[in-house]
Amino acid sequence: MSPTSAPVKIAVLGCGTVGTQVVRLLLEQASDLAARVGAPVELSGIYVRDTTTPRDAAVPVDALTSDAQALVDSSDVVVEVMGGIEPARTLILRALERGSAVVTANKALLAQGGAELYEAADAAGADLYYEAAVAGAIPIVRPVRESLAGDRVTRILGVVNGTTNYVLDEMTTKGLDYDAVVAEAQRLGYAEADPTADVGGHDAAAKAAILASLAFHQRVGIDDVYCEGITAVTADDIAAATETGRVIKLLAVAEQTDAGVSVRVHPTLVPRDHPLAGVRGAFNAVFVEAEAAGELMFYGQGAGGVPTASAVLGDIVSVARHKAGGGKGPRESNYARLEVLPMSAAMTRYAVRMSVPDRPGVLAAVATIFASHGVGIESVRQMPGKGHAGLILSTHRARESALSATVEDLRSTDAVNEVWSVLRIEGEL
Ligand SMILES: NC(=O)C1=CN([C@@H]2O[C@H](COP(=O)(O)OP(=O)(O)OC[C@H]3O[C@@H](n4cnc5c(N)ncnc54)[C@H](OP(=O)(O)O)[C@@H]3O)[C@@H](O)[C@H]2O)C=CC1
Ligand SMILES: N[C@@H](CC=O)C(=O)O
Ligand code: NA
Repeated sequence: MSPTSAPVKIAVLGCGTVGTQVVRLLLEQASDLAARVGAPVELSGIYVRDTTTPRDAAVPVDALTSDAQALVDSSDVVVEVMGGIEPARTLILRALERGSAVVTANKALLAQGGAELYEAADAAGADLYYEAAVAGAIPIVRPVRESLAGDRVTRILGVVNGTTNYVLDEMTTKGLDYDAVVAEAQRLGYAEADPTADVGGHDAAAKAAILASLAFHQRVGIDDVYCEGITAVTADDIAAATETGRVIKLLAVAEQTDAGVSVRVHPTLVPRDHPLAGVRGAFNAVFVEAEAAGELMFYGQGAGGVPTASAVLGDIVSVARHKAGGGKGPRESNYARLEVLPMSAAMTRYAVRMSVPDRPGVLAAVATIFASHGVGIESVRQMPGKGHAGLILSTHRARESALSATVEDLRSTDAVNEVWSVLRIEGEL
């Protein structure tokens, strides 16, 4: 580093679970970061709602401010770790318009209003980095955005929400109660400020939209993503999954086919011997299939303040290097014009769990309904009950619209008492 290099001034907006760790690492590693960047890296201030709230000892109280605009206007790099849409959006736009680099962990904002931010970044020639926004510490944004930019990504399949993976894992392995596990995920700093974003699937949907945009080179927003969370998953669903040699994961699936792109998030049955089934606790994993590269898998800590801060710091170093030595990160690539397909066009496999009367002919009647919609049955598992039988029918690949029509008929025939659940299956041949 040249002794005359001007410092790169870093503003941190937000000092919660992630922001606290970003500030700590920025200060603790200042000399290493300066050597890597080629200029001193200086914390110019930390914007919070309430400057009087007691903070972690690593946070310098005199750096706290409630004047966001002055802080943004006096910084070279703005790190947004507040979350929410406003005032994050306005502050990021303000920073980009004045040519500052922005690092954000805010997937909700990127998936909802990303286009406006990418355009502002391009117009100003400013960097906009967001590695922490998808799968926490796991390098996945940069690999898809840069390393795979010369390939054709066809499919991404991932566990991208740490909270729900933690909740499903604790319920499966320890039989713990749903509400208690969600509260523990909040305490551990995995959950969003409003955990309904996690359990409702919206956080994973935002990440799926970001990944699909990068992978398929076109804008995919949160409204393009079919989203089902884990709130309807019951202990019986988990027990039935175990019974059939599977586990339930909240999966994000983004696929490109000849017909267009399909992006969805839903609870999914995964065979116990599939690598995604072994993703435990708040860990995440993302499979990427690309034409030339083949299958790639990225695995690591997907949530929590310290791991997420690692991704933020990596982005800070990248953009600060450009500030110190020149250069610029990649601009948005959105030239493709593929149709975003509705969920009804998605093709996958299903497990339909139902109660049927314990009498002859019922199985044939149920099979006829599946056949009438062209949905092939791959296996049937029967669990005897009192006066009824529990059935789990696993299907071959079928179109979502055909499966929905099948379930509608199952619900109206007297050959079925009740359809308990319908779960999609991924990762089985
Ligand atoms: N937690 C995690 O594991 C991960 C989080 N993220 C993302 O990182 C971001 C931050 O998450 P996290 O640290 O968990 O959130 P927290 O709720 O723990 O922290 C938010 C911080 O931002 C400040 N803040 C929030 N709203 C405002 C506002 N309107 N005006 C001023 N300050 C505000 C808060 O101030 P005050 O302290 O005064 O209340 C607080 O310091 C989010 O976008 C989240 O999605 C990404 C990956 C993982
Ligand atoms: N709430 C999120 C945090 C990281 O993105 C999660 O649980 O994955
Ligand atoms: Na990441």
